[in-house]
Amino acid sequence: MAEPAPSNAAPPLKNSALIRRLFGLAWAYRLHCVRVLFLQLVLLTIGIAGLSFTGLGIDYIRSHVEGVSFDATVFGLVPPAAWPPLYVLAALACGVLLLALARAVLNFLYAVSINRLVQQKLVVDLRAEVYDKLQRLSFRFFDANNTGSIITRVTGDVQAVRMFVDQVLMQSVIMVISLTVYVAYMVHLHVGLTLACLATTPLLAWLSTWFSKKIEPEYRLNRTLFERMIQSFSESIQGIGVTKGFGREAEDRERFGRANRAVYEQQRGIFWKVSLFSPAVGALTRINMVVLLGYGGWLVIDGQLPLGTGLIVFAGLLEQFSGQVNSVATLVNSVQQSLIGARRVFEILDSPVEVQSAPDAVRCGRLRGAVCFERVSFAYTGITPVLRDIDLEVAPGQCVAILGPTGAGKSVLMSLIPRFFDPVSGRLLIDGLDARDLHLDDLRRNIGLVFQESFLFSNTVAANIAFGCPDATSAQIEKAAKIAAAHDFIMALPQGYDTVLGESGSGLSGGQRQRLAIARAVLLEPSILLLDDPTAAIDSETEHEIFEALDRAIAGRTTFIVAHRLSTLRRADFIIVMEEGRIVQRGTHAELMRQPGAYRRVAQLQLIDGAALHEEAEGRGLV
Ligand SMILES: Nc1ncnc2c1ncn2[C@@H]1O[C@H](COP(=O)(O)OP(=O)(O)OP(=O)(O)O)[C@@H](O)[C@H]1O
Repeated sequence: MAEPAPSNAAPPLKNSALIRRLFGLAWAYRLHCVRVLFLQLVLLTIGIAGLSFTGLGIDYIRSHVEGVSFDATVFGLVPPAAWPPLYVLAALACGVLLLALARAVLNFLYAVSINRLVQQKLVVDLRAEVYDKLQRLSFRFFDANNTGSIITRVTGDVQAVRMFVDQVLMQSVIMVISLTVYVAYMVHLHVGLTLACLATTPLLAWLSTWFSKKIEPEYRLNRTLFERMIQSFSESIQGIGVTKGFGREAEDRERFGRANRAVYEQQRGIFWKVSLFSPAVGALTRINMVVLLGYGGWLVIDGQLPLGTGLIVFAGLLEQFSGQVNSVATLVNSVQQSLIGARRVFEILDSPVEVQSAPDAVRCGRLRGAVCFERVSFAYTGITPVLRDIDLEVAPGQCVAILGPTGAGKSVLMSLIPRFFDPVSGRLLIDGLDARDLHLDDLRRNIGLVFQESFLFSNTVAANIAFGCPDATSAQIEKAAKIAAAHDFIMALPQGYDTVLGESGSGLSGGQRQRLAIARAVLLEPSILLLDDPTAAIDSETEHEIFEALDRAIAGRTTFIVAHRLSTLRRADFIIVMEEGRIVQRGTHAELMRQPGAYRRVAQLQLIDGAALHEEAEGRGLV
C-alpha cells in the first residue's frame, strides 16, 4: 500500500536528494558532530591500546613460562629488561585499568555530547521549524491533511530525522573510521590472515543492501498505519460527545482497536524480519572466528605470529570488527526509518505557502474598511467553482447581511476577505487596494472574526479575549467584554477574568463561548467585522442577548454577517442572497420584500411562523 503524500505538499524528494538535505541539516551542527566524532576516535584508540597491552602481557607471561625469547612491543614500548616480572605485570595491569577508566569517562562524555546534539539542539530546532511552517501554511493545507498526519510529522517523524543524524550519519562515520583502523591494524599484524578472515565481508555488504531495499516499503506502510491510528484516536476524542450521545462507544472502541491492531500486526512482521536478519548476519561474521582459529592458530604454532600481540590482539580486533559489521543491520534499519520520517518532515517544510505577503506589500495602519469584490471566482480544488463572478461593493461602516441555503458559498465569500484563500480570478479590493498587495498581518489585524462555533484556548478568560491583542490592558479587556455582554457571566466565574478555561472552552455554554469570541473580535477595534452565523449553535433566547451585544460591536464597522433570521436581516444596510456561488438578489429588506424570489419566500415563511407562535402564546396568555 503506498503512503499518501500530504495533499497540497511539495513533490516527494528522491532518496539521493533527501540524503543531501539531511547532510545539509547535520552540517548546521558540524561543531557538535566533530566533538562527538573526536570522542569516538579517542575511544577507539584507547580500546586498541587496552587490547595491545593485554596481548603484551600474555606474550610476557608466555616468555617466562615457556622460556622463549620476548621481543614484542606495543606502540614502541618495551618492558625494561631490568624490571622484575612482577613489576612489569603490575605496570601492564595498571595501564589496562587506567585505559578502562578513561574509556568509561569518555563513554559518559560521548553520551552527553550526542544527547546535547540531537535531543537538545536538533530535535528542538527542527520541531520549532516545522511548527513555524505550519503556522504559515494556508487553510488549503489543513483542509487537505488530517490532524493525525500533521501531529505525527511534528512528533514522531522529527525523531526520525534525529535518528538519521545520530544513528545513521554519526554511526556510519564511526563505523568507517573504526573498520579502517581495525583492518589497517590487522593487515599490520598479518596480511594473509586478514584477507582470509574478511573473505565473507562482501557477502555481508550485499545482504545488507538487499535487506534494506526489501524492508523499506514495510516501514513506509507502518508510518501510514500509525498515522491512521492517531487520526482515529484524535477523532474519538474530538467526537466523544457524539459517540456517547449515540451510545456508540463499543463501535468506537472497535474502530480504534482495528487501527491499533493493524499497526501492531504490521510492526510484528517487521520485527520478525529484522530479528531474523540480525542473527543471520551475526552467524556469518562468526565464520571469521573459525578461520582465525584454524589459520591463525597454525601461524602461531609455526612461529609466524606471536600469541599475545599477534593472535589474541587479532582476535580482539576481529571481534570488534564483527561487532561493527553486525550493527550494519541496525544501521540499515535506521536508514530506512529515518529516510521515511525525514521525507514526511520535509514535505511539510517544502509545502508552498500559498497565501503570504508579497515582498513589496503595502504596510498599512487602520483601514477605512471599504470592501469591493470585482468579478471574483473561487474554487477549492479542480475546476468546480464555489464562487462565481461575485461583484459586490461595501462602503466603510456598512453592514451587509448574507442569506442563502447551505453550501451556497456564504462562508467562503467571507473567508476571502482576510485572505484565508485568494480568488482564482477577479480581484478583492480593500480600501481600493488589491488585498494581495497589502501586508497580510496588517490586513488581518484590521479584521475581527466570529465563526459559527468559536474556538477558545485552554487559558484564562482574559487571555482568550486578548488573544489578538496580547498587550491589552485589563480595562480594555473589560470594555470589550461589556460590549459583548460577557462581563456579567465572567464576573460570576470562580476567578472572574482569571478563570482558566478547559480545553476548547469546556465549562462554558455555547452562548458564553460566542460572547467571549465577540469580545475577542471587538478588542481588536477592527475596521471590518466578519460574523459567520454566530448564533447558529445557540438557543433563541441567548441569540437575542448576543444580538444586543452584536449591535454594539457592529456600530461603525464594515460588517458582513451570515444570517437567516429576519430580525438580523432587517438590521443590515443591505442584504445579498446567494445560491450556488452566485449573488442572485441584493437590496434592502424593503426592496427585497417587493421582489419575487428567495428572500421574500424565506421572509414570508418566518413571518407566518412568527405569527403562529404569537397566536399560540396569546392563546396561552403568555403575551
Ligand atoms: N474545504 C473545502 N474543500 C472543498 N470544498 C469545500 C470546502 N469547504 C466548503 N466547500 C464547498 O464549498 C461550497 C460553499 O461552502 P460554504 O461553506 O461557503 O457554504 P455556506 O453557504 O457557508 O454553507 P453553510 O450555511 O452550510 O455554512 C460548498 O459546496 C462546500 O461543499
